[in-house]
Amino acid sequence: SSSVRRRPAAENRPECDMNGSQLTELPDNSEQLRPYVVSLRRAALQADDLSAVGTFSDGFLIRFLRARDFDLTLSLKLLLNYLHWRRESPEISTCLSPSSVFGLLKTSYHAVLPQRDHAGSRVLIYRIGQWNPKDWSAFQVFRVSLMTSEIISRETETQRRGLKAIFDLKGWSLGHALQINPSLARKISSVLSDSFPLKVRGIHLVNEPMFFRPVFTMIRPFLPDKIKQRVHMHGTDFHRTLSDFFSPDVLPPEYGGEGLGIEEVCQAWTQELFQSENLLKQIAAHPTGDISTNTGDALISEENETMTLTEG
Ligand SMILES: Cc1c(C)c2c(c(C)c1O)CC[C@@](C)(CCC[C@H](C)CCC[C@H](C)CCCC(C)C)O2
Repeated sequence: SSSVRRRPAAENRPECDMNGSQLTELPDNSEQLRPYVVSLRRAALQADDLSAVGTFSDGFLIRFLRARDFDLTLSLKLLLNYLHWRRESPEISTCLSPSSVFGLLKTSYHAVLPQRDHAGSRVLIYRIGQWNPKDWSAFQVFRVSLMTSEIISRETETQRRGLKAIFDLKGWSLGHALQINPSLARKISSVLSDSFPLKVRGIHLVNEPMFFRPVFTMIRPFLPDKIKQRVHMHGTDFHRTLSDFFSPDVLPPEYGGEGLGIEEVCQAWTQELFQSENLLKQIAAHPTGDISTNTGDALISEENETMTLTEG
């Protein structure tokens, strides 16, 4: 009989025959996703008293559903944490203009690699040594990550397969360490665990010096076990161990791969950020609504071609 409950894990889902990993493969405009979007919107409007400031667009809600495999309770929690994090971190989230950190981007501090890894994850590189802590505050540096995260979290494939980040800590100094206070460490662990709609599939530290340990000790206790297990420390002999996680065609030669050089990929991503400048400004102003301008449309959805709007 239909009253037999065969899938207790699906408790927080509307009546449906599909599980989270099947649902995530469907395109955004799919009929089967409607009930989830509707339920999450209703719950979010009820739970968030400040939500009157705007509406929750479908695209916005779907990011949270995909990030939590369509579990409504967990998706709602993530959504509320995200709104809370943004409000608590105005120094980072109110200005999302790449121009405001151009000098930092110019030093080839950061790149999103042109290729996804074998599992379809986005691969990000941060070269901390390029950050001069005398010139740039930790908030400004954090802002770079938030801009990139907002952009890539609009990609359907990234919503499904998440991201992996490589932190090159060569050049880590006391000046850097002094910028990471407990409050900032909390903000870092929050976005990594349950305050941003992106699946963190791996954190790889390379060239980390001994005195990076105290900083990681501040961040670690707030991370859930699942994320802790995904943090890998490679040290200076990283070429060999990093290749256990990434195939050579993905990584730049500086990181043991055969892809484009690090300078080149950093410049390309900086360009990408600047092309998304208008989009980023609108995200900062209306984080819960998606904007359909022509700029950056290719980034927003990889399934635009398959979208058919039926009217009347
Ligand atoms: C959504 C999202 C955001 C927003 C994000 C990261 C990831 C993986 C995300 O998914 C990683 C970087 C971070 C946390 C910004 C970090 C900014 C600080 C100032 C960098 C300082 C250097 C860190 C002490 C290096 C180690 C950090 C790892 C243990 C994560 O921003």
